[in-house]
Formats: sequence, structure tokens, C-alpha cells
Amino acid sequence: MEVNKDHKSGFVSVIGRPNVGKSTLINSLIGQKVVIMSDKPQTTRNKIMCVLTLDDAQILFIDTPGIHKPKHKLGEYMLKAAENTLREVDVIFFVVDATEDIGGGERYILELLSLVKTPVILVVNKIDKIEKTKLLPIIQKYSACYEFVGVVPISAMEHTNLDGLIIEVKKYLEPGPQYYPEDMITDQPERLVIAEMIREKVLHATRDEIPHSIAVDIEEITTRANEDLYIRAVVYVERESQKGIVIGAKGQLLKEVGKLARIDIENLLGSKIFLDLWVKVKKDWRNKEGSLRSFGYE
Ligand SMILES: Nc1nc2c(ncn2[C@@H]2O[C@H](COP(=O)(O)OP(=O)(O)OP(=O)(O)O)[C@@H](O)[C@H]2O)c(=O)[nH]1
Repeated sequence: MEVNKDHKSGFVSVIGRPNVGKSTLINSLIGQKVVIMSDKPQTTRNKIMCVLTLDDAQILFIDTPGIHKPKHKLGEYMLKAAENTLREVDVIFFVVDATEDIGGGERYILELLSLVKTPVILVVNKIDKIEKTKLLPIIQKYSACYEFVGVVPISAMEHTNLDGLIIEVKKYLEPGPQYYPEDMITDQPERLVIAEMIREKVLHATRDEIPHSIAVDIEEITTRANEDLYIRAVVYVERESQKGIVIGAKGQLLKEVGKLARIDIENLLGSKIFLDLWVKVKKDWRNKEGSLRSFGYE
């Protein structure tokens, strides 16, 4: 294989408070929907790696859970996962919401950042929602707290200045090979991506009625005689009352979730699927180490 000396590659960790738009940013960069998105905080639990292949660089993105002070075991797990990735990567994107003032969440992350030597780019997101004159004061406030190697204002949703962000990040990548084939967008097993797609649909459908106490486990994926895929998935909730909400009157809500999830999964896998969706109660799963492991949050 011919080695191209001008080719660069490296890992980028995307961090920020919940809901600032980390998943939206990665999805906009990669151009395909693989990271769960929700207007509720803390939906990203696993480190999902997405691969952006350009002519002269390959960037491997790691989407970390929204960093926050841990309240229960799952929170501690999420924080540790985020901290570890910060040391391992080549560049950190610290994503902040331009519509909100710098707060305790941001200061907490800045403290974490001061513990590592990795270069940090401040990504000021959601600039579509603010007046131009408001931007500079925000940037100045953040820059007074930390020495960023670069500052890039963007709108992840409207794809504004994503090119600028790519140019900036390339400055901090080392020369290196293309690790993954061009058509690869994520290294996560399909199982996990499918589970995340279903979880996202449940969260959306139940709106404010269910806290983040749901997990999805894919129990079986098999190919049927007619080449269709059979997928059996279980939505775990913490309480009996939540089970009723997720199923809905006459099973209507679960049916709708299944329908929407099936469309996404079929697009992902490129084949027809039969989605067999179940809801089960697993009490207090968030605080049990064993449960966390069995859902893949190690
Ligand atoms: N107006 C506007 N909204 C945005 C932009 N980027 C993200 N959003 C919205 O902000 C909300 C949160 O976005 P996510 O991408 O899920 O945020 P996140 O940081 O990944 O959140 P967690 O997974 O909870 O950590 C969603 O409703 C997005 O549509 C943007 O550039 N402009």
C-alpha cells in the first residue's frame, strides 16, 4: 500500500454539557443518523465512534456522555468514561450552547479539561439562535477561563461553518493512515446502534412522562428464510407504571415506536425487518452494577 505523507488521522472527543448539541454535530459531520438525538438531556450513554473520511484525513469521533456531577452509579460510569477518553484522544471539541450563559456545568468541565494536556477547541454551537453581536462576549467569557487552541462558532443543525471546524481540527492531527474503509461510519456493533434507535423513539414518544430510566436490549437478530431479519428487542423500565406508559392504550404507543424504529433500522441495515418489541420491568436497573454491565455500559 502506498503511504501518503500528507494524509492525517486521529481521534476527536466531543464533550459538553447535556443538550448542547454534541450528537447533532457528529451527525451533521458524518451525514448519517447513527448517534441518538433527543431534546432530553443525557441520551448518549455509550462512547459511539463515528468515522469521517476526507480526501486528506480520517477523523474518528467519540461521542461522550454529557458530563455532569454523578448522582448515581450510571452517572459515575458516564463521568469516568468521559474522563478516560479525554486523555486518549488527539483533540477535544468542547461544545457549548451559545444561547446559554456559562454555568456550573461548563465550569465543571473546564476543571476536568485543566487535568489533561490534549488540545481543546471551543465549539460554540446554536449560533442560528443568537444575534451576531452576542457572539463575541460569549467567546471572551470562555476564553478568559481556559486557553483554547481554537474557537469555532457553528450551527450544527444548519451546518454553518462545519468546514471551518474541519480546517481547525486538521491542524492538530498527526500524519497517519486511513484506518477504516471509506464506507464505514461507526465501529459500534449494529446491535448497539439498533438499541439506541429504539430508545430514541421511546423517549420521543413518551415525552415528559418517562425519565431516563429506560434501557433497550437486543435479544436476538436472525435471518429468516425469506432473507428478512427478525429482531427481538426488550425495552426495560424501572416501574410497573412506566410499563403501562410505554405500551400505551391498546398498545398504541408501542406500536408507533415499533413502526418508526423499524423504518430507521431498515435504512441502516438495508433490508426488511420484523421488529418484535417487548416491555419489561427491571427494578432500579440504574443503580445495579450487574445490570449496567448486562446493558453494555462497562
Ligand atoms: N437551534 C439549534 N438547535 C440545535 C443545534 N444543535 C442541536 N440543537 C438541538 O439541541 C437539542 C439537543 O441536541 P443533541 O445533539 O441531542 O445534544 P447532546 O449534546 O448530544 O445531548 P446529550 O446526548 O443529552 O448529551 C436537540 O433538540 C437539537 O435539535 C443548533 O445548531 N441549532
